[in-house]
This record gives sequence, C-alpha cells and structure tokens, in this order.
Amino acid sequence: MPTSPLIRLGTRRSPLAMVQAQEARARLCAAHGWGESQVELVPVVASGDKVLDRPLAEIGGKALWTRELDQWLVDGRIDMAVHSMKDVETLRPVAIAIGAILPRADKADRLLGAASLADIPQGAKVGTSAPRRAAQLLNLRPDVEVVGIRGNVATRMAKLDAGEADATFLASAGLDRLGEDAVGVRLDPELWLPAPAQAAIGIECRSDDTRVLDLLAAIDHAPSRAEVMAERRLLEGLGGGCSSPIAALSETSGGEIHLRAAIFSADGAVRVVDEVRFETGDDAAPLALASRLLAAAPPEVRKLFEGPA
Ligand SMILES: NCc1[nH]cc(CCC(=O)O)c1CC(=O)O
Repeated sequence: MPTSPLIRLGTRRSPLAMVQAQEARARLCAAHGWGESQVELVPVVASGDKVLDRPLAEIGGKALWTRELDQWLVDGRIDMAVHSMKDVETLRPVAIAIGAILPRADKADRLLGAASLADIPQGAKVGTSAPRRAAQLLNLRPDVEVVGIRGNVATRMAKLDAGEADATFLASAGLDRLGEDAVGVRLDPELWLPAPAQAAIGIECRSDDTRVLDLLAAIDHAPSRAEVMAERRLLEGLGGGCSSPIAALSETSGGEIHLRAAIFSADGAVRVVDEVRFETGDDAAPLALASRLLAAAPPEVRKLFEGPA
C-alpha cells in the first residue's frame, strides 16, 4: 500500500460540507478498493462562509462558494473539489469539469417552526435569504413577513430557537446528512418546488486530468447527473443565478426526464409554472422550457432574468 495519499479532495469547512466530503471519500474508496488514507480531505475556507450578515445575492452570488476551491483545483493544490450542486454557478470555467454526481438525496425542503405552511401564524416572521423560498412562500402566504437569515444549518436552527424568526426552511438533504432527520416537516416537492440541483453532491476536477476523470466516472450516478444537468440547463436558459426566484423539480424514469419549473416575481404575487418531458441527453428541451416560462411571464418578472447567455 502506498503511504502518501493518492488524491487530495478539497471541501468547504462547514459541518455539512465535511459530511458530504466524507461521503465522496467513502464512495471513491469503495469503488476503487482503497483504504481511507488514500483520499486526504483538504478543508478550504470559502468567501461565502466569511460574510454572513448579508444575503448571498447581494455580496456576489454563488461564486462565493466556488472561487477558492476553483483556484486550489486549477493550481494543483487539490485534485478534486466537492460541492453542493445547488451552490455551483451555471457557467463553470473551461478548466474545470464536473467529474461525478453522487446519488441524489431527498430533494424536498423542510419547514421548521410550524406544522405546515397553512399553520404559520398570520403575520409571522419567516426567515429565509433565498429568493426562491421567499417568493414561493409569499405566493401562498402573502400575509407573512420574510426576514433574512443566513449561516450554516446549525446556525440557522439556533437563530430560530433564539426567536429571530418564527419559522424557516432548510433542505431535507442537508438535515438528513447531518443526522437531523427528525427536524421540521417535509414539504411535498410536487407542491413546494425545491431549488435547481438541490440535494445533489458534485465532485469537480481539472478538465485535462484524465486519471482523476476516470476515477470519478466510476462513482458517477447517471440518473442524478441527468436530472442535475437538466435543471442547470434550465437555469442557463433563464439566465438566473441565486438572486432569481427559480424553482425546479425533475424526475428520471427509464430514459425519460420530467422537468417542472416555476419562476416568481420577487414579492411572490406572480407565479409562472410549466413542465416538459424529454429523453435524457436532450439539451434543447430545458432551454425551450426556460423560453416558454419567460414568454409567459409579465415584464416585471422577465426583467429579473438576464435571458440566455
Ligand atoms: N444554500 C446553502 C445550501 N446548499 C446546499 C444545502 C443543502 C444540501 C443540498 O441541497 O444539497 C444548503 C442548505 C439549505 O438550503 O438548507
């Protein structure tokens, strides 16, 4: 057995990021018959973890989750980087490739602090900094007050306990991975659409690193990749980032994908929803869905999106 690690796997330092990195390491080791020491976890601080007092959309968007890990990857300080695909920008540097998407976890959001959306008290403060969650909530419950809340999962749960908000949302996937499976109530993803690429872990590498690309191909989960790529393609077509209220849900069955998506006005008053079924690999279908959503949206919603790049 070689003593030096074969692979340096970069990750953010939050507890959820570390759990996801451990899952990535376990899958790599299982697929290749390695001992755990063959993959060294390399925690890297992301800008997004440093600025916690303002919404992500205001301070630079999803790049704040990827900038440092991208740099470490391109410099060769790490060989792979693990990400929540929900946090990864649609347009990636050409030098970086998504080598594997792991089997996706539960795509649903969970509501904390109330037994259901209808049970949130009139006028209650609901904490979320995600434009999608804010708009989707106000669409259903225009009476509540949305307040900003940021930080990692534990921080947000603590802020809820401290009374900063009466209720909040968290991704089921993150809670489950942290062992918090009894927290909150699951919102049916058919009725409360999740974020594009929610619950998916992706592992990136250098585009020209064929050795690592081959290692990652062995743990890639094809149906999860097909869904995540379709949802990312929709985002690309909408020209949306983390500042745009976009929700999407896709399901694969056989070789077919069913993709549903909604866009909202920031205040939730407008909701445009549409869906499409297509064969895996049909890159045009999610773009066509994006065009239809934009065409059906009133001008004040359309202007929240920059349009296809
Ligand atoms: N935006 C932060 C973020 N990025 C990924 C997850 C959860 C895990 C996932 O969706 O894969 C979360 C926390 C949340 O939204 O509750």
